[in-house]
This record gives sequence, C-alpha cells and structure tokens, in this order.
Amino acid sequence: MEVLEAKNIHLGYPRKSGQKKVISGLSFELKKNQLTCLLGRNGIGKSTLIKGLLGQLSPVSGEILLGNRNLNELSKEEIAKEISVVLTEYSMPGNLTVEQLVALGRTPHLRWHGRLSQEDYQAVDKALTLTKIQELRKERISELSDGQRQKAMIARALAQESPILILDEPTAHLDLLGRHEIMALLYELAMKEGRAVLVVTHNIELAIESAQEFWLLISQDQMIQGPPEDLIIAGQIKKLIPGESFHFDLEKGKIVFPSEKLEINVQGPESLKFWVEKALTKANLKKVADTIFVEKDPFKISHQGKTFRSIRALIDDIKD
Ligand SMILES: Nc1ncnc2c1ncn2[C@@H]1O[C@H](COP(=O)(O)OP(=O)(O)OP(=O)(O)O)[C@@H](O)[C@H]1O
Repeated sequence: MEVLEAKNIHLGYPRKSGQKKVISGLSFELKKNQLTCLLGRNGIGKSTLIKGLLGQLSPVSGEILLGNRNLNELSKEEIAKEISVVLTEYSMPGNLTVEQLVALGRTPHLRWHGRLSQEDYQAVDKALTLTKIQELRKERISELSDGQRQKAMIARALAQESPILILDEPTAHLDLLGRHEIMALLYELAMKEGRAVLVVTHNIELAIESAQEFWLLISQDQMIQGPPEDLIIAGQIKKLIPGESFHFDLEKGKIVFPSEKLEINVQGPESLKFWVEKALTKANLKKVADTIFVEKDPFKISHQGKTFRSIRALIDDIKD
C-alpha cells in the first residue's frame, strides 16, 4: 500500500523572470515495507523533490497525497506525526546534548504539558541504541564530529517513530562501517516495522545492496522506478552515468574506471586474479609477457620462474 503519493507534480522556485522549473510532471508512490533509494546527479532536483514531499515546497501543479489527504491541507504538526526527516543542513542550538536533541523527535507525541512520558524516554533510548550512540548521550551537539552529529540526527528521526522516514544523504559523513550499519538499520525498519523509508544517496553500491526500490532521477521530467536488479539488467542504471568515461559493471554491480583490454594472463582462484589484475592495471601494466600464477594459503605469485609474496613485489619486478 502506498503511503505518500505524488501525482503529476511540478516543482520549482520563484525567480524574477517567472519560475525556475526543477521537477516537471512526475508521478510516484512511496510504499510501506520498503526501502526506496532516490539517486541522481548533483543539482538534478532530489532535495527539491524531498522538500515537496515534506510540504516545505508546494507543487506549482499536481498533488501530493499523504494517505488519502492532500499534503497542502495538513498542518506541520499533522505531517510531523507521519513523516520524520533527516536533512543535510541544520540550524540547531549547539548547546543541546545528544539526548535532548533526540528527545526533540518526540515533540509531535507530547501532551499539552510538554513533559516526556515513560514511553517517550523509552523511544529516545531505543533510538540511541539503534544508532549505537548511547555513550554520546550527554555530549553537546556542538562538540561532536560530523559523523557523530549525523547519527544523532538520525536517532532524533527514529525517536519520532513515524510511519514514513525521509533521509537526505544520511550516510554522507559516516565511515564505511557506519554507512553499512545505518543502511542495514533503515532496511530493517522498513522490513520489520513496516515503515516507508526514502533515502537520497550518491552511494550506488550501498543502495544496490540495501534498497528494494530505486527512483533514478534522470532529468526534470524523467524518473525511472523499479527494483535495482531490474534496472541493472535493463541497462537503466547506466543512465546515471552518461558519456563514455566510466561504465557500470554488470557483474560487479558498481561503477568502474574505463578499462582497456588487458594482455595479461593470470591463472588462479577468481578472487585473487581479480585483485592482481586490478593492481597491474592501476600500475599501467596492460601487457605482461608469460602467465602469472597466483595461489592462496599461503598467498604466492609465480612469474617467469620467480616467486613473490605480494603484488607490489611482482609489479616492481615487471617494471625493472
Ligand atoms: N532555494 C532555491 N532557490 C532557487 N533554486 C534552487 C533552490 N534550491 C535548489 N535550487 C536549484 O534547483 C536545482 C535542483 O537542486 P537540488 O538541491 O534539488 O538538487 P540535488 O539533486 O539535491 O543536488 P545534490 O545532489 O547536489 O544535493 C538546482 O539547479 C538548484 O540550483
């Protein structure tokens, strides 16, 4: 069942000479039980589209429905009960502690007296635990690293416990493990708690790993929608990377540098061959005489009667 639906929406920004069009005539549905990733080149309109979905930017035409109600007719408070959000830019008092910031996520649930209930405290604790920042709870926001602050913002959105979560580049400041943990967490929230999760990301590989649905924003009037696997097989992912300089490798599921045909014969287990060939290509060795044999346990490379314990040693020998 869809929870947030856009019907033929046009979004833009007013300017002196009329309107700057950014999104023209797009229709889509954000579904429950699903992690959807919105991808597209810089400046294509992803954040603009999100502002539309949050009711921060009214469509010039078309409509956005939350459940079966028009977003325009809902108050900020009503929207906040349904949608929690993590954006890229914030202005917030830096003297708040992490715990106080995360508790702000409970605002839509507070009674008239504004005090947190037992249930609110539990939601805050749960959000801190899920984002693995319990030990930061007493730290001031202004004294956090960018990545820690980002996790705190995600925790605030989780504490809100809304059925829809929208996050604009939530993993931008996170280290490799942090990125995977957050995307895995968002996937779990979609799958186990039935939420509708929309993530804007530039990380195609991580998106392929975790999302059930892709929205590829190609131009202001074209958004390709579908499971990433279908879009990969149909060659649609390539539309994100126009031109000849890079290409999307179907087998590896990622964007790779342009590669010339290698005249290198490497024999051995596939996983090792891959890394040996990659290192040789980067070292600009596209042509190597005689077969290179690679073995594992223990790792060993043999070439022209010599044995090497590392790829670097092999490369140094070939270059000599
Ligand atoms: N407040 C604004 N006023 C006028 N134009 C804007 C405003 N915000 C964004 N734009 C323009 O709208 C277009 C889309 O910008 P948007 O921020 O939505 O892109 P994006 O896909 O999120 O980019 P990125 O990946 O770089 O974050 C750009 O041409 C941008 O200059």
